[in-house]
Amino acid sequence: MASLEGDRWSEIVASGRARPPRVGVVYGRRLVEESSGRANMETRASFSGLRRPSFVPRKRTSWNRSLSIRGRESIFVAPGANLQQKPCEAMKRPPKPCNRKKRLGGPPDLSKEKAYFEEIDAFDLMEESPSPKNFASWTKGMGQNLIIHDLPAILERWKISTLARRVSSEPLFDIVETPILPSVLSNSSTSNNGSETYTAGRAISVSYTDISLKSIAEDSLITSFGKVKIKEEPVEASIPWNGEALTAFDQLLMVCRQSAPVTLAEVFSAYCELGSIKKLGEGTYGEAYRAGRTVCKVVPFDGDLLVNGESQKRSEEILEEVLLSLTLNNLRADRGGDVKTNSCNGFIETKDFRVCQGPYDPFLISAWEDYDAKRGSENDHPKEFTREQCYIVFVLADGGTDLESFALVEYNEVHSLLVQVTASLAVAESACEFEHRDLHWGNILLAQEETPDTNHTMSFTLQGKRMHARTFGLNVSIIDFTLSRINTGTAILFLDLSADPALFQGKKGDKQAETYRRMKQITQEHWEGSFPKTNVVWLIYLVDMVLQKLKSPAHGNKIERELRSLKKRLASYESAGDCLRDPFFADVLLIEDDQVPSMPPL
Ligand SMILES: Nc1ncnc2c1ncn2[C@@H]1O[C@H](COP(=O)(O)OP(=O)(O)OP(=O)(O)O)[C@@H](O)[C@H]1O
Repeated sequence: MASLEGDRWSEIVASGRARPPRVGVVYGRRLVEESSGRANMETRASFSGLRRPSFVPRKRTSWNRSLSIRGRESIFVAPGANLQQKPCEAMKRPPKPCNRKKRLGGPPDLSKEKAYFEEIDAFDLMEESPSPKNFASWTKGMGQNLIIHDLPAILERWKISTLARRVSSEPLFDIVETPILPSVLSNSSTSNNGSETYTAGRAISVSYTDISLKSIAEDSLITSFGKVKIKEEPVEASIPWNGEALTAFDQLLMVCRQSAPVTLAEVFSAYCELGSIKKLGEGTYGEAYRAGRTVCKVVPFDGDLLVNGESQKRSEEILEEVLLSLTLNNLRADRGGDVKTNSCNGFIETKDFRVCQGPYDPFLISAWEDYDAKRGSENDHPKEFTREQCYIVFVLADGGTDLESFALVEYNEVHSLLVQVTASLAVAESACEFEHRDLHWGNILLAQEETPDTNHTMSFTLQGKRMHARTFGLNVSIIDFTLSRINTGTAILFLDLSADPALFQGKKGDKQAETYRRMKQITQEHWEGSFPKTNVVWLIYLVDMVLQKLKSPAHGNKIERELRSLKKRLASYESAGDCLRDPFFADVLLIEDDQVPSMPPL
């Protein structure tokens, strides 16, 4: 690998390939007063976590709110297909329910799987988790520990339960042929000819045949890869639910290694003194609090109370968000012992999840009110929550400040931001067909290292190639996967954005609104499909936002020109992976094998 010491970069700079750093004015964060004017709809909407235009004067109005209510969707997948085949070439929309054929036969026999998971869970509980009665004392020490979730087992359990539930409630269900992705499922990896074709990974002794859900009508099969695999003969519909499979709520508890919900105070006290909690930000559904070195995002679910004017998410949706976060976690270089084909640390690390129940804790209420007084919250006061209310707490790494509020100081930081976001998307795209689909500037967090070192890099592996991106001391994390699409290897998780036309009705000319519309054009509303170009349009949006932030003569026309020409070139790329090969990134990227500071040409 080429040395990353200062002299190496100096060489690059001296060779004229790198632009000398320019220092411009510091763009200050928006003042509190600017955002607190409740009458100013636009300002309010953009400052406090909602990054979407607001059309309703009184309350936070998120374009994705109703989408989440309608629920994240999933299509199950089977191992063995070709990962690299261009998706969606022959893709059809999922057949309407009325076209589906009826099932024959009895209810699914899940006894084998139940026994299997009982065994796993008994082992997990024995090995990793003391009795929930001692939860508080147990969690005290958890703050610094890395909790490894058995993602393949969790996904398998979820698949079985979800299929079983669907069998009981729907005339038919869909299974999609697609690959198990070895770089995502850490214990797997068979790839022939380098990166082209993947086959099934970790052997869990469960298959479609095993679970007796082998009855898919030919015309009900859909695939994002244009490959349809016919599975057995149709079976009879309307079999009553026999209670064999776990509910989403039970599965959530299992993922959290809990036998029952705990209180919010119990979770927070594992990470900090309760009096030190500070609210950091808010979204349509979540309130983010700093707890020691972590950030805890609290999302109420399953309750009847409207929160911020909206229905609460259901367990099923929360469970799928958890699965999505775990899949992205698995991209982290430090997860699983194996060398990964694709890895990066650019997505926020989800350290843990906890299911809670009860009224909002007084310490959280106090932190919430503090934030409201200083910055003006758009969300409902949490005092309304009753003792029955459930919450999921996402325990996250602290990613820093969102891009909208962050003061970009110099051109190096712009370079660093763009290369890190592009690289992370390229890795996730390659590993699990990930598309963020909502990468507005509230969902990109930046943290400045305390002692910034110009030689610091962010390392990642893309299709087996180890690379390093210069960070200039700025660490970038991508958050909020509510609208994201991912192939976990077991299922494709996506949100049917066509269910919310309002998302595409934002103000003409507004960059964010235009980006949703661009996605709609790209996908032709086949939201289940893989369209890496959606990542490209968010990168173009990001360049626009950076240009907006840099709007000052002090930054000079040259930088603006470079960014504008980057933007033009980006428009011709099909994926974040393509974008990463743009010459704009050559100065800040190093590939280990090639010993040269640039990517191979397109
Ligand atoms: N890990 C983190 N580190 C630092 N701040 C965070 C973190 N996670 C969330 N935040 C803050 O909380 C805000 C809301 O978080 P997030 O966007 O995840 O919530 P949400 O309810 O999913 O939002 P949305 O309305 O977009 O669905 C962010 O804009 C950010 O300011």
